[in-house]
Amino acid sequence: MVNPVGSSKVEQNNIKSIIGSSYNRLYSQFTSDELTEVGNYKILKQIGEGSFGKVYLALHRPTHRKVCLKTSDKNDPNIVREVFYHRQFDFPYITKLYEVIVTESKVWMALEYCPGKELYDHLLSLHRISLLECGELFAQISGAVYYAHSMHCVHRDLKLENILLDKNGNAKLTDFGFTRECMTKTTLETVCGTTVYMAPELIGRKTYDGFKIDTWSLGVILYTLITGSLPFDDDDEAKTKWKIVNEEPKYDPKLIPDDAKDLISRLLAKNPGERPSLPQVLRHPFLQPYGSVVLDQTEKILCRQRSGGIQFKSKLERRLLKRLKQSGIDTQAVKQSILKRKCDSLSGLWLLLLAQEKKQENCKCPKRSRSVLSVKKVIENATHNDINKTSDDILKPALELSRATSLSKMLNKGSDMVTSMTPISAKKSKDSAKVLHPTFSKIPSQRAYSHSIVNSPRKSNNFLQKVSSFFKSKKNPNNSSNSNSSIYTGVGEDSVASSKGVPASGPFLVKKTSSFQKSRTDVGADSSKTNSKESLKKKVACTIALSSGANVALKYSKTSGNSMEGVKETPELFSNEHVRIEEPRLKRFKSSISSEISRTSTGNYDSESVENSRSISFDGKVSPPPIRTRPLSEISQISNDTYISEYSTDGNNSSFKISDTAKPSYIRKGSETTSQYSASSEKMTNGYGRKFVRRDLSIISTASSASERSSRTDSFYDITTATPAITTGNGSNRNSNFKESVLPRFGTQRPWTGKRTYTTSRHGKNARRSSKRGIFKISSSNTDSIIQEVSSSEEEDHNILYNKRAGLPKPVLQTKGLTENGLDEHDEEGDDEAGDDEYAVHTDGEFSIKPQFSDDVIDKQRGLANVKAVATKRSLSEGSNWSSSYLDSDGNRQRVSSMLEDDRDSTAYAPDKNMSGKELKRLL
Ligand SMILES: Nc1ncnc2c1ncn2[C@@H]1O[C@H](COP(=O)(O)OP(=O)(O)OP(=O)(O)O)[C@@H](O)[C@H]1O
Repeated sequence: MVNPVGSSKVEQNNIKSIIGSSYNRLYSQFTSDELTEVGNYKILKQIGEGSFGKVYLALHRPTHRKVCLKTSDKNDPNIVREVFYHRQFDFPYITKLYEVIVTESKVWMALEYCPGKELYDHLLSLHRISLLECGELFAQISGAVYYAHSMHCVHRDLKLENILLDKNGNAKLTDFGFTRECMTKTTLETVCGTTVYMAPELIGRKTYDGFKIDTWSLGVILYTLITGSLPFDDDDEAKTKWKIVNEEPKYDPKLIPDDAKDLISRLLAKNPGERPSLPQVLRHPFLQPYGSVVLDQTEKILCRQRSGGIQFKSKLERRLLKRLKQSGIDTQAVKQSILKRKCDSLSGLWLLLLAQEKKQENCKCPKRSRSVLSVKKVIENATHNDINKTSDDILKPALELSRATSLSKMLNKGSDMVTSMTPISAKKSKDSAKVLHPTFSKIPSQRAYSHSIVNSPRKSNNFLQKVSSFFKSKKNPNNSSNSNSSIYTGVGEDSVASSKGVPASGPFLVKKTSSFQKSRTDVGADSSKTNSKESLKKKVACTIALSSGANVALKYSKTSGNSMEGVKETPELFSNEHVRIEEPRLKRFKSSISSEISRTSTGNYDSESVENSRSISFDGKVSPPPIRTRPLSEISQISNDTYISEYSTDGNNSSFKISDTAKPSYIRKGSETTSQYSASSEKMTNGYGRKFVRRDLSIISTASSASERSSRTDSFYDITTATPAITTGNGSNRNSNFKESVLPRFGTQRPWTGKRTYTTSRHGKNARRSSKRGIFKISSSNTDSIIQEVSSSEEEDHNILYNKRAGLPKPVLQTKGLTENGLDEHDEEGDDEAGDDEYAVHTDGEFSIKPQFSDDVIDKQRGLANVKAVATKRSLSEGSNWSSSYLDSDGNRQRVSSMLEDDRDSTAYAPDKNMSGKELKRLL
């Protein structure tokens, strides 16, 4: 029987079953707990896990580029700090931050994907790394640290685990969770980092120079890279600390050549003042030739970035802009997004497109590259197929060629764009290592290259068209047929993509890792090599010996300039061949942060002091004081400066007083977040592994640094907010046409506003209680705005609190919150965007429109009849206290303290809805 449209029943059934299965797929996608998409990113698989969230390999759909999606709970006290600083860095040896997506409970960072994983794992797999590779990697790491320092930022958690390797084996510094700026204050107090990498002054709980503690950690890294074990380490953490303060590391001459020893001992000078500057480090003979090259490149990059306007000037960028424009993308918005470091979807799109373009340009290129590749091929074949054929006769000319090529490339690199000095160039110089040292580090590059070709069928030249159509389809949800088909196709494609993508990336990673490790294996590191390999090694070692004999080991002098005269090599270099290989004493260490060791007001000690006090005091004489365990979790129990200030962004130990109330980070909804909510995890090292101490998270977001202040001019608030497509599909986004996962959100002007729901968790109760007590905070501080999202309880309590006055201030967590609270600076400022910025720039401290006092203080404030608005602020300097002012009904500014002294009858105060931004500024 044939139906009216001419289909047979069989065909109809087929169609039905196709629709049915598509429908079911979509349904299961909606209802699945497993996340498959975030913003423009399709999650492929989990590749790691941090303390506060998982790390995924993901695909940026518009460009089909792989990224790393690092997720973090919003109650991770370091996430704001991490994003805040990380987004400022644009450097080849620092992982690039493409985009930040804020969902209900999480922050997602789309980062440059580094398939080489951590340097820690790399070292662990090799036991030890060849000296040349050490030199190269260490030069890159030092370059990254020098760059960050030049941006007035200190990392404070430099360690092997925080250095990743990209597909070319280049080092990429990452994890800026403990970073802070040092422009305003170079002497810091907050103790943070990972014990074995901590400088003695940190261990001794002295105030410290942030730059110098990074330099120390670099010394630990270099020592560990060369020897495979840590310079100061003991099973007992207290002993480790004692060693750091009192002992010199052991320098085994078989492992550590003189120039390396010289550098390490300078880096590990107990007196911070004696540690070298980073340019001195990079010029050190041990790091040549890489050090000087990296130094030059870094300085050029810094110079150009400081002079401003480096973006969108290069040919490639201009071409890309043109093509984007032709594809109908608002290029002005793209530019703004990049220039303001918004880290939104447009930033992500631009940066990834740029990376794509660069890659294609590199691929197009140059005979020179091809010759390098063919050289690699020769080596690879020779190495893998017939080791005996790979004599130095074959190796040497080939490697010399590639080395010359890469070095000249490195040296001739223009610094027009950061990207012009892609790590690849530096990596090519690694070829030189093969001349001098029998590692085969080019092989993985070759593999990676081939892989990218093989696995990139989609990387056609018309990818911009795809991008364009991708966004068009996103932008046109009303086109029902398209929309439907795109949904169905999307689901279908998803499955195809995952069946292609996941396995494609899976084996790639696995294979890559193993080849990577194999290729990087130190000659001396594996005693079970075949005879043929041994003979190869001997031959290459002979070559090295000959060549090293011709080279005079360069002696380091403090005044030495660029030491490019020759490639450092010492006889010890290949003595690795003969040394007994021990298992490295390497353990994975977790970072910690804590404040002063001083006894707290409640007589407790912070967790580190607990650790300290176990056995040995630093002078070895004084026995530790008795320990009382710090009270955990409950907000009400947090009543000492030390404890709270541990999460101060910058060591503002005294920033928060006992009377400071909990911050809105407590006011959060959802079981997912509340589980870690009132008791955050402090990362600590116990010497063996991870030890988490549940800690209070009260001070997540005290934006108090100058760079934060200056960056308030950036639209941090414009960071993409999205929920996964699934959530979106469930209709959770009601407020905007373009919300959530439909990205990019062109011209997003009004970012995220917290959602409110109700929670019955105990944290929710805390939150409610806090709200009732008036701790609701609306801050113009960008950092607050990102994480201090939501409170179900807020709404309830604010209703109670604010209904007494006209208008309920919404918890809008951004500068525009002022507008939403009737503090409409734009009315007066005119320009919407300028208003934001100016407001932020002129903000001299943190402030909120509600003071943050302890419950009893707040109770006292209730019933104050003549309060028009209240503001709380503190200065940006460390150790400053909160102070509050209010405008009385006559518009006079009064100090809240006097108000409290008067102990007048108070009513709950709320910001006057009619109060303008200017008035608030005056108040502050
Ligand atoms: N850009 C990246 N590319 C590839 N893998 C990554 C990347 N970033 C992180 N990872 C992987 O995820 C793991 C956890 O990431 P990361 O250490 O940054 O998280 P974290 O929360 O900062 O952890 P920690 O508690 O150690 O500080 C890393 O060990 C690494 O293997």
